Amino acid sequence: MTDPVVDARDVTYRHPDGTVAVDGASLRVDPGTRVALLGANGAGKSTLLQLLGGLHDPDEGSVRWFGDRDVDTVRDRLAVLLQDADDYLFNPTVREDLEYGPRQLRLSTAEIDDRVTELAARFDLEHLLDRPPFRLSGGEKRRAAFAAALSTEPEVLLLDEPVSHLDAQNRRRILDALDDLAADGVTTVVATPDPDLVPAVADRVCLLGPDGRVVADGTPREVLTDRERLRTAGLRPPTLVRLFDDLDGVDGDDVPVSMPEAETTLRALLDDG
Ligand SMILES: Nc1ncnc2c1ncn2[C@@H]1O[C@H](COP(=O)(O)OP(=O)(O)OP(=O)(O)O)[C@@H](O)[C@H]1O
Repeated sequence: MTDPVVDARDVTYRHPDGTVAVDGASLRVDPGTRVALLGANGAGKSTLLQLLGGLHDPDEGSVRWFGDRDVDTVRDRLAVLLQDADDYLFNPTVREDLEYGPRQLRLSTAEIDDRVTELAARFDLEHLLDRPPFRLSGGEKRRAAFAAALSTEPEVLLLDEPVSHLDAQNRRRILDALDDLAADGVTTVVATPDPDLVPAVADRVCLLGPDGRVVADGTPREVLTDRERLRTAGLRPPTLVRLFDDLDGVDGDDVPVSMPEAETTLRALLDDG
């Protein structure tokens, strides 16, 4: 059996004021998989993501990386992108923010230049490279922070709500980047409160209940069609599931959870009609 890239066992975390944000959560992430942490606001997704990224130590339980390693020995193989893009843009220019990670890895100037050029093209940042990050719009900052997170070519990418508040084009750009990363074998963990996003970013979903516990762990289909469990987690099923639940002719177990599945189901319905 291959080693998990992250293995969290019975992890509990209390914030300094005593709030229990994660309560006895276990989650094993295998290499090359795409995992969603789904939960309502306040369920503990960000805190669990930070535990998986080694940014907090658990109060109880353990988190280990790449087999049985300590996070300090693997930090340059992980990248964590939390919600506030400003946390990742702290240099005088966007270019220097993109150069920062590769410089820490002591890459050559030519390699650093190549990475910056490639990332700037991929995230439409060419015209922004010499600007100070504080002069960017919110969406531009998010693109720059995402590019900075990829600049070290991490094996595992942990992302907190990577497409929230983005317009359709920026959202597409980030989702395409996630698809490319998956094709390259990069492991991704995406925290989101949005069940509609899950099929686009994950093959496996870990559902957090309102009290910081993992209440379901399965495929998008298993978790997103479990209407009762989603309800107790404070969420509604995805739009597609609700829409097809209301349509005659589609069995409850066969409702589509993704756009490609919806297309197939609709074609079948139209053919039958
Ligand atoms: N710094 C903090 N101090 C005390 N409690 C905190 C702190 N940060 C978060 N919490 C609490 O921990 C719990 C989990 O918060 P967390 O941010 O992990 O949830 P989340 O699922 O990411 O929420 P959201 O979807 O709103 O971002 C919540 O009850 C929250 O109020």
